Amino acid sequence: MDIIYLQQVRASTVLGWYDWERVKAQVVELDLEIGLPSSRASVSDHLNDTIDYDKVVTQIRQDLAEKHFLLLEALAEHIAKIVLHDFGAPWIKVSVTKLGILQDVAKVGVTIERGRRG
Ligand SMILES: Nc1nc2c(c(=O)[nH]1)N=C([C@H](O)[C@@H](O)CO)CN2
Repeated sequence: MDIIYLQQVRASTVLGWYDWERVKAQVVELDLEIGLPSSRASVSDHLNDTIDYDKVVTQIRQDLAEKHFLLLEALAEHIAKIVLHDFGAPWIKVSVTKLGILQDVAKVGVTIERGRRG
């Protein structure tokens, strides 16, 4: 399976289990591995034959700006659904990272995989 990867994508969303966290949006970091439905683009050299990663990032950023989540797990699930359903990816691995939320911990996050890796 061919894979598109996106690393350290910054996006803003309202996120957190505690009320004080949800007062305003916070920046999260996203790492995505997106399975492609086919390897056609590597032969055709045409953007229509693959998933446009530019559009993926734009849609995720727009979507997260309008939503709120309690847990990183729910945020990761939401991102996976967007990419699987709206972009037709057969498989995705999503990591969502909070930056500097815990004392003396630089990053904390979750990784999920959804769909079937061919
Ligand atoms: N497994 C998780 N544990 C925790 C989460 C989470 O999203 N997933 N979130 C929190 C709080 O929101 C934390 O970021 C601030 O105390 C705690 N544990």
